[in-house]
Amino acid sequence: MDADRVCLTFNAGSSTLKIGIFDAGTGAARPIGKGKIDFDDSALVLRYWLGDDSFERPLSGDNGDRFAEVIEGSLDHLLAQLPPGSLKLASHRVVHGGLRFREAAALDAQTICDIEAMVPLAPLHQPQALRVIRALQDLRPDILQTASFDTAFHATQDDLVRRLAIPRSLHDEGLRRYGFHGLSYKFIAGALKRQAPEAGGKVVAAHLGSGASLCALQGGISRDCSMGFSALDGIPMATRPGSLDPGALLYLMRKGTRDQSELEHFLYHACGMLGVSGISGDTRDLLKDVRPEAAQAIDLFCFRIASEIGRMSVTLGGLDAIVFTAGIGENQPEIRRRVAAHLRWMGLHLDDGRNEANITVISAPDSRIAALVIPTDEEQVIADEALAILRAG
Ligand SMILES: Nc1ncnc2c1ncn2[C@@H]1O[C@H](COP(=O)(O)OP(=O)(O)O)[C@@H](O)[C@H]1O
Ligand SMILES: CC(=O)OP(=O)(O)O
Ligand SMILES: [Mg+2]
Repeated sequence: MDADRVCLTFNAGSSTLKIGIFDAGTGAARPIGKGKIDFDDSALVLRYWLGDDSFERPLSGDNGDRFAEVIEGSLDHLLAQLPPGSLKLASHRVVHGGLRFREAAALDAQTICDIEAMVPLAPLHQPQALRVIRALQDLRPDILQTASFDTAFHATQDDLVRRLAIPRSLHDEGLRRYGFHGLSYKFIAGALKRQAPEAGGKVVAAHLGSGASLCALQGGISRDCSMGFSALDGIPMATRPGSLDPGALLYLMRKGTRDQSELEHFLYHACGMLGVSGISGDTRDLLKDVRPEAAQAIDLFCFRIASEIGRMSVTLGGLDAIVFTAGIGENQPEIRRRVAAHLRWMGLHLDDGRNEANITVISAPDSRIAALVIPTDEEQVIADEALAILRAG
């Protein structure tokens, strides 16, 4: 490992902390390593590779109050492998930028305070990112830290798309649709331009991971997103319900839901495919399971994705292509097959062999709508945005 300018990226998602290790020596961010802690695993382990070496570091602690210890334990190990003095930049995915952040920002006392103020907007994600930011501030106060926001890519959406049908005063104070997974969609928009410019201008990208959403892209610009005000909206996910009649929440509160934290736990952790199946929120478990509840959870997931693609086609005024990405989108042909089956009437036909092989173009030659699988890379976007800040500063 001979990099002398290293950029580390941190992507605190709902089920994982993903780490990117980049050599920034030439002015562009070149990946030289990658790591991950999976919080769904029973024993926490940091697994990463750097150059030609791979590492496994068992961690003590859990995803709750001791998250900071987990992070410090991981960082100590990781920093010890880097050439002394090489770490120059630490860059973070921050899920909610609210009205304040329309682009990536350098972190200082004020910006960290602004990010902290948005914890209620993304209670599952924002605190995790802040813990990593603080741990790095303690360990390496000398380096530049930056934040890249999930919401920023969606700032191009029309007012009509962003508006909820509620009193104007609440919209003005920030109660509006934002959209999420923007770093992933920014990567997909760039990859589409490079890899498949012929795929056309009206595209729905489906980021299907533990958290899942769809984005309507027109010429690479965000026009709509299935997630709106919070990361609960839109399609069902591993453990979140997606759009839910607000009357259901009133019903639960009348029935005796204890308080806001019980409701929050219910909405973020007990619903989605886990809630419907009563078995698991992981599509890998559900597709193997023969119980009808498992099949129904998958059926509902696929039906709601297809329904939302219909809605996005209205925003776009047509549809040229669908892109599948993230853990499920990239690796689960069966899910893609079932989503596409609902859209056959629109002229979407998959090539079964191509779909099974997880290759880039999975639509059949006679399909009116193209279907593609493009692996996303949020880490690369975070690193690129961080380097742009470093160059500008
Ligand atoms: N190799 C794989 N094969 C099949 N499914 C996968 C694979 N990797 C991830 N998944 C699915 O993707 C989900 C996690 O997606 P991912 O994008 O990594 O999550 P996160 O939302 O934490 O970023 C898992 O719950 C699982 O359903
Ligand atoms: C916004 C969101 O749900 O992110 P993730 O998929 O990483 O949990
Ligand atoms: Mg993710």
